[in-house]
Amino acid sequence: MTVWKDWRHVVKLDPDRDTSDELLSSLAASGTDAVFVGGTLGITYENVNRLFGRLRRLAPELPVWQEISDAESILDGVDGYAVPVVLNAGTTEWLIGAHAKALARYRPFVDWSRVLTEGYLVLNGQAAVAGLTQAVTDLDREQAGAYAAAGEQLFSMPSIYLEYSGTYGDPELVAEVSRVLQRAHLFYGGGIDSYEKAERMGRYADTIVVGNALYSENWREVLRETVRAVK
Ligand SMILES: CC(C)=CCC/C(C)=C/CC/C(C)=C/CC/C(C)=C/CC/C(C)=C/CC/C(C)=C/CC/C(C)=C/COP(=O)(O)OP(=O)(O)O
Ligand SMILES: O=P(O)(O)OC[C@@H](O)CO
Ligand SMILES: [Mg+2]
Repeated sequence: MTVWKDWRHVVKLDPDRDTSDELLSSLAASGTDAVFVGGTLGITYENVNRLFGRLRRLAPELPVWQEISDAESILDGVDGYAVPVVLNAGTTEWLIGAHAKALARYRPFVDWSRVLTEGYLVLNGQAAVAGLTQAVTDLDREQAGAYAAAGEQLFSMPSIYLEYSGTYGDPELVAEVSRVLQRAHLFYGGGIDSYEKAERMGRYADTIVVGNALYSENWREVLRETVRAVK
């Protein structure tokens, strides 16, 4: 199932944060292509399940994918699973360790047609995900391109995710990675809160991901303008 190839705009909701009913029901008609449910810290089966149930009730047509960050929180019934593999992690745990442990338990039950592997490049050293994974974040454009090529060509990953969570990234680095990739789908996430930022990153990335700005007061404008910029 490669529906994700057509996604231009994805919303990432954190089950560990308060999300209003109004935001969830606005997503349905917003033009966004899908919701990722996920975050780095404070993710539990209970909070994922609660958010997923509310999304099904308030935005029933919208695809909901779980971005797995903790094997204990894996939920049945979502439309798909995005599995991050942190290419620039400082420890093998987030490159293969956590994945092998999870597969020792879940392998017989996995429907692989609903799984998307994401080759993550964590690029904001201040983000929780950088701390957790001890990522080597100070990569220049060429180094980022080399990691992306390794993910695509050596590891045959179908997608690369440039993760600047919490800050707006370097458009030239995103452009360079986009040039390097031959077939892998490119996700960009980090600091998108306006038409201009969405439009710029959307020139190079196949899909832009909007997260934190949806928890701000002007989330209505953020949603409308970031969708408009890439659609
Ligand atoms: C029902 C059933 C049997 C389903 C099968 C499910 C399935 C596909 C199983 C496969 C098994 C498998 C391989 C599971 C993966 C297990 C796992 C825990 C892998 C590790 C993933 C990983 C590298 C996690 C590290 C953290 C990370 C990269 C999180 C991604 C999301 C992210 C970066 C969010 C941003 O977080 P945020 O909180 O917003 O960050 P800031 O606060 O800093 O902004
Ligand atoms: O929260 P922001 O900074 O929008 O980043 C989106 C997403 O890439 C986070 O995983
Ligand atoms: Mg977040």
